[in-house]
Amino acid sequence: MEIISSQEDLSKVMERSKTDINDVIGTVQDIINNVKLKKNQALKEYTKKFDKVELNDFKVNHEEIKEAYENLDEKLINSLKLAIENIGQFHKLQIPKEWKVELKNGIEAGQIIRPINSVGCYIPGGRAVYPSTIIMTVVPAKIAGVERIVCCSPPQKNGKIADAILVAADLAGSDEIYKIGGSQAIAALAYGTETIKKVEKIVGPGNIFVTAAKKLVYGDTDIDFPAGPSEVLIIADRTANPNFIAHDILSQSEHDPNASCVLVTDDEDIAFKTKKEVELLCQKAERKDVINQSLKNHGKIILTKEIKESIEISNNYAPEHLIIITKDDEDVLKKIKNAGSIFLGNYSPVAAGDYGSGTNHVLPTAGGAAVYSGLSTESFLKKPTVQKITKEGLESLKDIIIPIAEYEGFYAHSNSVKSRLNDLNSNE
Ligand SMILES: NC(=O)c1ccc[n+]([C@@H]2O[C@H](COP(=O)([O-])OP(=O)(O)OC[C@H]3O[C@@H](n4cnc5c(N)ncnc54)[C@H](O)[C@@H]3O)[C@@H](O)[C@H]2O)c1
Ligand SMILES: N[C@H](CO)Cc1c[nH]c[nH+]1
Ligand SMILES: [Zn+2]
Repeated sequence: MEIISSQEDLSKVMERSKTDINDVIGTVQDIINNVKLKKNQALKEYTKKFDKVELNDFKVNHEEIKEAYENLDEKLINSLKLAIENIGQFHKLQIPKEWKVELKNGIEAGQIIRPINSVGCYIPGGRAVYPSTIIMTVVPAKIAGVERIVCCSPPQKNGKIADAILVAADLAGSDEIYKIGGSQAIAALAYGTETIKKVEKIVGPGNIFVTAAKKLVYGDTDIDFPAGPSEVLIIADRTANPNFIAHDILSQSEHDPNASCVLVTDDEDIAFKTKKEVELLCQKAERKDVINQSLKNHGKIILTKEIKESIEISNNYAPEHLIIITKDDEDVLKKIKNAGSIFLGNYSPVAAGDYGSGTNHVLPTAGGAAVYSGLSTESFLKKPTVQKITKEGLESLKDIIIPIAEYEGFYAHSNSVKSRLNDLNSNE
């Protein structure tokens, strides 16, 4: 990892993988157009091309789910159950309240909560399998009360979806699972095919092809937000442990060659020690190729003059995951404006949020944290407003509604009030 001073041009660091999406947008649009046109036939062709398997039937059946349970280690099933429990506990607390108040005499207003009817959860499956992502998407959808929860994930070389994904989907309460990945899965969920009925909203993470596809179908269907290649930014001072930081850097870089990992520190010693630790860990890492590519392209250590500057850089970067390891992490937290999910202190690795402390791991990337929050129970809910007004209440509103409506030239609006107050002829 290169160490650069905060005085240098940081635009390349800020950019991370954004440009890569633009590189694939043409290819992805072609895939979407083809799926719209040729439906299942296009899915078959792309599955053969990208996942290297020939499938005639994309839907996972009960027999396959039963087999997955039989194949899976009891210990792993138990871990999935524990994760579902913690994630369920956290996400139940995110259910917004229904409420109503009397705003003025005779004017009662409030909000009610209703679930989205159908959602598609994209579960990545290219470079790794993600049973954890099934839990992160299906559990909040279920808690929100979504009626039809559809999951799509790329098939493995044997034409199946990994056992742990099927078991996690079943335990979490998914209704349908399809063996389709990449942009073609997003297109199928957005526009429907002979086999898959279209959904109202698509959520879940994926590589640049998946993220580009979600951006392109947005408008025809709703999406959560761009949740692309993983990122971590660490704000550290001299109290941080360079070995822990290095492990966190590797843990996000191992997802994807496009993953981005940035350490921002005001301590030169921490910068050099972390660089060394990363180099040592890389040598014996399992997913060496991916990690090396990711760190070469998007791995940086930025040396700042003071913590204030580290915070400013982090706020501009708006990372997916932010780790704060400083003498007073709560004080730094107060100054954080943009981050998907925040981890405080030496003992809060991103892996805790990735798998089962309770928070969601589907988070905005590429600067999206400046405007989006991560996936939550609210992502699957709508909040219609409701009002009930008495004749007296309406009387008290007439001096607001009538003049403004008539200024806008909307006399039917104005008359809808006047007629109720037996005032229709007053201006005529
Ligand atoms: N931000 C988040 O919340 C979050 C959470 C988990 C994972 N992730 C990210 O999800 C991603 C998972 O990526 P992955 O690749 O392992 O799985 P994936 O399922 O996202 O992508 C695999 C699919 O990509 C398509 N594809 C591959 N090469 C292609 C090409 N040349 N042209 C068109 N399509 C192509 C194929 O259809 C393949 O099935 C990683 O980037 C990881 O960092 C993000
Ligand atoms: N770190 C990923 C989000 O960027 C989530 C994940 C799933 N499995 C492991 N990690
Ligand atoms: Zn991760």
